[in-house]
Amino acid sequence: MTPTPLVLASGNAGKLREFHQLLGPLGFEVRPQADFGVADVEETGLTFVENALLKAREASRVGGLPALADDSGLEVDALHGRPGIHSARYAGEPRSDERNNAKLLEALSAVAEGRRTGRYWCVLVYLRHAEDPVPLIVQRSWEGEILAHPRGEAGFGYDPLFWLPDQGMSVAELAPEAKNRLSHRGRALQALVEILREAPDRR
Ligand SMILES: O=c1nc[nH]c2c1ncn2[C@H]1C[C@H](O)[C@@H](COP(=O)(O)OP(=O)(O)OP(=O)(O)O)O1
Ligand SMILES: [Mg+2]
Repeated sequence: MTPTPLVLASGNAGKLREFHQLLGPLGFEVRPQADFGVADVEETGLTFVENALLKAREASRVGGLPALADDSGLEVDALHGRPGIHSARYAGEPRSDERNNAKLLEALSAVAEGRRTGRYWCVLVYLRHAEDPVPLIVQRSWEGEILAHPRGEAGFGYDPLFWLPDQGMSVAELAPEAKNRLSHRGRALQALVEILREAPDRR
């Protein structure tokens, strides 16, 4: 099978690393949007789906290739679903994982263990071209609890605060292969690749 060329519509180094680990061995020739000079789009949507569509469409338009975008975030029950679609800009500018994590800990400071439940969401959008009227959309979530103190060094974003009861560790303590197997993004991508494999005309 000839490799499917693909623009990855993301500027997030952590996401790009995970996409390369997952897609490389599957016969996709993946290139970050920065290779094509694609700038970050304004994420004006009210849903992960809308934002992922905006990103994929712009990357495909500028790159002239099929594009894959990811809009993702953390939904915390005690915070009525926040930070949600605003996860990357939770603590405002300048954007940083550290500042976002600090704000999350502060927001949950009065919330007891056991009530700190939440989930990561990942929505993937694959477009064959910028005007593709039939986007391929897959969404997956990953349940966990928000720790009171960071643990671990791996991963990115909120991973040091995201506790996995079943694993007995935070996401930042998981090996990369384990995160890719279990995560919202890893499972969404596995499902998307399966759809593309079964329906080559969707590529
Ligand atoms: O596996 C994850 N482990 C930790 N944190 C994560 C994960 N997945 C999403 N997240 C957080 C990071 C960021 O705060 C937000 C995504 O925001 P989101 O707009 O989709 O990505 P982004 O702005 O960093 O890069 P881009 O839009 O170019 O893809 O959710
Ligand atoms: Mg973003």
